Amino acid sequence: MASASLLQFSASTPISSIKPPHLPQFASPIRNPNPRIPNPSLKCASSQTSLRSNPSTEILQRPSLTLREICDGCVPDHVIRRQVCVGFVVATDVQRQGLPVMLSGRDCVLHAQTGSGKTLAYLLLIFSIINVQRSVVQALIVVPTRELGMQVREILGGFCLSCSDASCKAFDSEAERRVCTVMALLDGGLLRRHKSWLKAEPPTIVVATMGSLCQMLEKNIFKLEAMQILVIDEVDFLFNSSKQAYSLRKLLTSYSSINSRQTIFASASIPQHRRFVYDCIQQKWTKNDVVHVHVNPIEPMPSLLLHRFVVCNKNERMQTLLSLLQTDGPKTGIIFVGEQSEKSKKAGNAPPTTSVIDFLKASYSKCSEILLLEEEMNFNLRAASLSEVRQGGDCLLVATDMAARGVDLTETTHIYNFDLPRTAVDYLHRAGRTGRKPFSNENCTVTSIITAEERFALQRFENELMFRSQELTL
Ligand SMILES: Nc1ncnc2c1ncn2[C@@H]1O[C@H](COP(=O)(O)OP(=O)(O)OP(=O)(O)O)[C@@H](O)[C@H]1O
Repeated sequence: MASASLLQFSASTPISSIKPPHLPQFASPIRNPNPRIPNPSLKCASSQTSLRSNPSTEILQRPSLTLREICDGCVPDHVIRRQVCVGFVVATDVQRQGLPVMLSGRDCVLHAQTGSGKTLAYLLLIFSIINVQRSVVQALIVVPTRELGMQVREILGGFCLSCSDASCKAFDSEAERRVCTVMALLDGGLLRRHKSWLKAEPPTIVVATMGSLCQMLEKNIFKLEAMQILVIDEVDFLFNSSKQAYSLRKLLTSYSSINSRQTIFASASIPQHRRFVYDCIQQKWTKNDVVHVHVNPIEPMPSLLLHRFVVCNKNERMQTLLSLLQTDGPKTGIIFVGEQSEKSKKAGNAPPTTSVIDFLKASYSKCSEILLLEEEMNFNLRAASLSEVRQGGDCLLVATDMAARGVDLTETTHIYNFDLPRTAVDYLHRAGRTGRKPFSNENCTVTSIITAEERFALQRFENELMFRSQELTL
């Protein structure tokens, strides 16, 4: 246990004070985990502030450290230029703390607030490793839902797009534009097509959900041998789901036999994280020198969120929601509704989400689009709802907890808990669907509609997640 707890460092720990082996090995040569195969996509650009040319750890404490300063010499230059083009210049805290560790080749548990930029951190790492000229799967990202998988694939697509700005020089040549090929191996997709693709010309990166991935692994169509990096996103969620945990353990065990491997686990919530890191080492899912990058350990909730609650009777909740919406007038908001119980399903009742949508459509006229996102919908309808929200404009999304993990709708300013979530972790992830602009000061609100009896449960969440909520009287 001792070794695991020692591996943790946090934002409150000055990085310069961390003693080896916690200190990332900045002086190592350009990251190419398989030295036998040269990685031609790595261009070692020189920069005065490059970490390789200046391994001083002082630089890491500068809050305005840029992605270029961290990644220079490790990540292909055109990938960084593309990030600069879309406006990602300064690194977020998790990128500042996590990237040097990951780029040094260490396994990592990336543990940071919702909306803090964990995805970009692990994607930049992937680009530092893959060799686009080899047609084998080199990186695998496992996600819990199809929606999150589509989102990650879209971000990866953005790495390969050119900017509409004519003066943008993100890509020097068409060859650079072909950064990589990405396959989304997601539940609800056409597995037969993926099978032929994997056999004929394997992609460089695969983004997968557990179900589809297992089918490919069992049929021996997807092979782990050439893989260099495995990312498990929303790791606590996957381990919590009895359906997915067994397959995930199997995958991690198979992958552990590969020599030149790197493993990254990411989430905003890793309950009992020391135990988790310890287990990772014991099970050989990570190497012994895995680093737990824990950003904001004393403040798991993004600080710019304003938490409020309204107390009412159960049968007044619809009306209370309506009053809240009329007062707030949110441009984009998400209303989280509890899942329908088996008993209610058997009794033939309409799902609570449908009741809320029907009520709002009949009584709330300020919003042009009221959309639904829940597990029971077919995949196309789910994708359509998300893409409508992404297009912008006034929009309310009525959703179950399936929308609470990883989904990045940057314009969302208001979250309403029509039903209180079951656990503090669920509260954290629901709340985290707002406040998703890392350098913005925009205030976002999370409002829970509760009965007097539920006040105790909300207080428990407040204590666990270290936030306070204000009571609203309407
Ligand atoms: N360096 C950066 N500068 C500006 N914006 C950034 C930067 N890095 C990431 N972002 C943006 O921040 C938002 C949140 O990032 P991301 O989805 O990676 O968060 P996350 O930590 O994975 O959150 P969650 O735990 O909820 O999944 C995204 O819209 C992303 O584009």
